[in-house]
Amino acid sequence: MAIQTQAKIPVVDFSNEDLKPGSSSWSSMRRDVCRALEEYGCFVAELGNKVPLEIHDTIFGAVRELFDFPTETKKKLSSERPGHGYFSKAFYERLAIGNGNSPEETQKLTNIFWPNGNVHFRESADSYAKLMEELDQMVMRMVFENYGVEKYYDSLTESVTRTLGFIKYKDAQNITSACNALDRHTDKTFTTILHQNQVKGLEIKTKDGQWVGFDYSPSSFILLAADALQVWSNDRIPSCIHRVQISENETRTRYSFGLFTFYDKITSVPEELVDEEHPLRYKPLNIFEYLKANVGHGGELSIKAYCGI
Ligand SMILES: O=C(O)CCC(=O)C(=O)O
Ligand SMILES: [Fe+2]
Repeated sequence: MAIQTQAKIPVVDFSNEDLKPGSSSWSSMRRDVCRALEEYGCFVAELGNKVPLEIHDTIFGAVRELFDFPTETKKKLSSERPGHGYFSKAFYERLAIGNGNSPEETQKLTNIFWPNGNVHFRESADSYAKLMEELDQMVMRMVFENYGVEKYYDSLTESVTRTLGFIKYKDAQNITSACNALDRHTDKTFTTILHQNQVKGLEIKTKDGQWVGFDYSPSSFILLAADALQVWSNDRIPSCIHRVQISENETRTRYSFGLFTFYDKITSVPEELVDEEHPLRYKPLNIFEYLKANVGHGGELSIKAYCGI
């Protein structure tokens, strides 16, 4: 009988300060990143000293304070855009702002909660948004180079918008058995980068159907390929299926935050990525129309059903 071994999400070390396109370490990382994305739709990026422990502690302290405000205050963060603003579900609460990598927007968010300012929150949110943005840019450059279409990289990065989102999972004391705090889904973005406090819960579904977790460090991030990247890559990179399961034995509260990247223009498969082995699998995608269409389907409309050929 074949023994199924537990799959492990690949970890890629991004701590090297001198990582530059064209260097030999860049090419070997590009290989590791693209292999991981093709196989798992995700990987863990270890940033090492690029993330000082103090800023990790500062942001999670401030995020805790943020969610401790009364619901009326949190509701002041409203937004027309699906998935933005504040909302509360059975097992989690979420706050998200568009253009979250812009210091003006984090300043506006800070002012809603702390009219006299909160430099810890604002500065640490800005530092994280910048770190995650740089990581996303490096990874996308690697992906575009890997498929020989780096000439399209600049026009992609010029037309992205990034949402900064914070999540608090409801206290585990109120949970009687291990629960699906966030149901299985794929993200309706191009890529998502997430960072958590030390409380486990995020699980990834592998191609052979196993659900796997992974170890976090204060300087690790997980990068997930999402629906628009699956379309762009013509199915070479699968959109990562993931969920959050909180154990009934967990006594700590789980917080996470992330940078959610959307390509503003129409995503279509580059002609170089269509060949006999990979016939065209998607019609051009407007991600914002897809988001709107999903609202009517309770978030269950898959990218294949929406624009697959
Ligand atoms: O909290 C997490 O680790 C996952 C969050 C997530 O999947 C999402 O916001 O789409
Ligand atoms: Fe997600």
